[in-house]
Amino acid sequence: MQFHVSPIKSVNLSRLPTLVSTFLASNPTLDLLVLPEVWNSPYATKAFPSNAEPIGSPDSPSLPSPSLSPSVHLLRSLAISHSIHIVGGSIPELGPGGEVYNTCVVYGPDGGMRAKHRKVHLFDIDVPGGVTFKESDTLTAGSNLLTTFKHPTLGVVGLGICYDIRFPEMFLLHASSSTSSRPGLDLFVLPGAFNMTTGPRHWSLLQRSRAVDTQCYVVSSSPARSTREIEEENGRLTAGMGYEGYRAWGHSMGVDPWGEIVATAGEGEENVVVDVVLERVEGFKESVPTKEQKRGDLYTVEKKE
Ligand SMILES: O=C(O)CCC(=O)C(=O)O
Repeated sequence: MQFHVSPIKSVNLSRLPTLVSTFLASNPTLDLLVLPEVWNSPYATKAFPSNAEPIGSPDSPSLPSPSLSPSVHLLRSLAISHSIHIVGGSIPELGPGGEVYNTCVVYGPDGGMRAKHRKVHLFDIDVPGGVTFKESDTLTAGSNLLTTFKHPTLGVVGLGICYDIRFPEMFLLHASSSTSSRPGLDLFVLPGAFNMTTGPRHWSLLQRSRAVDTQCYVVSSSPARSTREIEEENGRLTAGMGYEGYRAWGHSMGVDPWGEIVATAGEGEENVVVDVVLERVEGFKESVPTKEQKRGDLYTVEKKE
């Protein structure tokens, strides 16, 4: 899903149920719903701590109270009421020691938390004349590299968040580390919020690259780009709150293992339906068997324990 993110958290929370119902009403057979990166808060380092909420963990059945974690409860209730798996984009997460993470939480239709991925690679870049952003000013990086969840029709799904996509080793490890309890995966889901500097240059290139080098589908979801009217409104609000607005590139998309963009949004509020054909993955892996052809005698990519 691709929608505008308001600087006011309560506005985002109150809008989401209608956005989801409207989308699902016209697409009743969807298997998986994917929200954008930081959909409940402005994408601004100063805004992350004040909008952060505890999330709990997939291993613990109890959730923090709805007053502490309204976004998490909302995601869970939407998954139950629509009987669908939801990759909840990401939200600022308040950790046990007061640290803040950029975290993706996944709910199943029974209300069970299926996975939690904390963004592993923080978005710290400085492009003169372009974008400067330093997530590490207020965020802590996650340390669980390979987060997955099992979906009944899509198989094992690998998770990453935005800047994570620039690190091919993470995706190669994901794609290569199949075991009997964790079969190989065919799909990556990436909430992201690229910007007006790197978006046009790298957003689709990186997704197509990760799709080709892992031989998997890649599906992304971005916030919609602010319109002039929204920028003006946000300008008034952000001035008082002490942070600058961030313009997302948009273009949520799905890429198949051939690297073809199979569906894409533009820049505004627009949802994308991606048809994931798992047979296509197998076909590609058989036709171009690079996984078997890797020269393990010459190189490896290894995950540290
Ligand atoms: O990698 C980029 O250029 C953008 C990354 C980003 O916006 C993010 O990680 O939130």
